[in-house]
Amino acid sequence: MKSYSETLSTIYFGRSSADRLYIHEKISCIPITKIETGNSKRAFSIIGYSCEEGVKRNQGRMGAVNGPDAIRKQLGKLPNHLLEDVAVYDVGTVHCMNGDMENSQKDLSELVSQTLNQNHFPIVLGGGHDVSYGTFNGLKEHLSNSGSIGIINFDAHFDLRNNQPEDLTIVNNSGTPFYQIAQDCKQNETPFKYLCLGIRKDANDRTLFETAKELDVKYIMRDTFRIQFHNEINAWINAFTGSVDHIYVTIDLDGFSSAYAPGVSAPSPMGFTPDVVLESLKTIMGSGKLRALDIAELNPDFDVDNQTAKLAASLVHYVIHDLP
Ligand SMILES: N=CN[C@@H](CCC(=O)O)C(=O)O
Ligand SMILES: [Mn+2]
Ligand SMILES: [Mn+2]
Repeated sequence: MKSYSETLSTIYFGRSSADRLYIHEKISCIPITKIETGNSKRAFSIIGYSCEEGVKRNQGRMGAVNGPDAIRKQLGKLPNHLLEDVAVYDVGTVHCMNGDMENSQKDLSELVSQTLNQNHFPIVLGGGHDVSYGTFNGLKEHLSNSGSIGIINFDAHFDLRNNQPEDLTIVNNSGTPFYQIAQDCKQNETPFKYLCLGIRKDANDRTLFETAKELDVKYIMRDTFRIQFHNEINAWINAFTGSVDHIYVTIDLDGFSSAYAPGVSAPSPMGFTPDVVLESLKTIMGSGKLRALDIAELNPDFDVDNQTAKLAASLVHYVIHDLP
């Protein structure tokens, strides 16, 4: 792996206790290859994807490269309610070197797959949304054709920009990962199963809606993705999770209203709220099929009082505590 660093345990800090009351006292920073198979009932592995090249190529605002560490700093301070039979590791960060985003995605997929092979649940912290091409391929590699994978994306955007090689003006970037996955699925003759939650009409052009239709993408528009409609939303989610064998969840922080998530490249004043995301996550986790999670697009340069990093940290906290 060309661009990997171990995580320094000092990135996790906070109040100290004698009884692991805080997450920074619970997390072990150790490369995945050095972790011995323990007797934990469940293990989570945090992975950093420190890359803003996809955002740059997509004409966005720089800063996502510092996303993983900003989330780690907020996560360490949170209370730990986990029992001893749940382990939490941080297995390091993949860095994008010399703009080689494709190599970073490859390195990430390797790390995600190694993590899953150790029976750990990977939680990847981005980085631009190009992180998804790495996380998905890591899961795919690990599963090696044993069952279908459904992608659930919490996002204002489809990220289905067409990167066809004949159009050299569009290259792989933070807006193309799911189109790339769809093309791979087509080539491998596997189904492309993609559900987007929180899509904004004012953030996706007509061609993106057309691509979504062609690829049979399921989506719930932002107007409907509200807690008041939780019964309908849960029914959609259950129908989707029931149609696949494994689920990969990706959360793009720019889908949240900028009132909650100002620290992103492309903020959403009319975005969704955390309550509907938590409710949806609960339903997804209840399916028993969730295999991997990533959180994309944190840009600490535009954050206000670390609100967006804290939101991302709380999402990680929720999943590690509530995954059944
Ligand atoms: N990952 C982000 N993708 C969005 C960015 C939108 C924007 O820059 O306004 C997209 O390409 O659609
Ligand atoms: Mn987005
Ligand atoms: Mn996105």
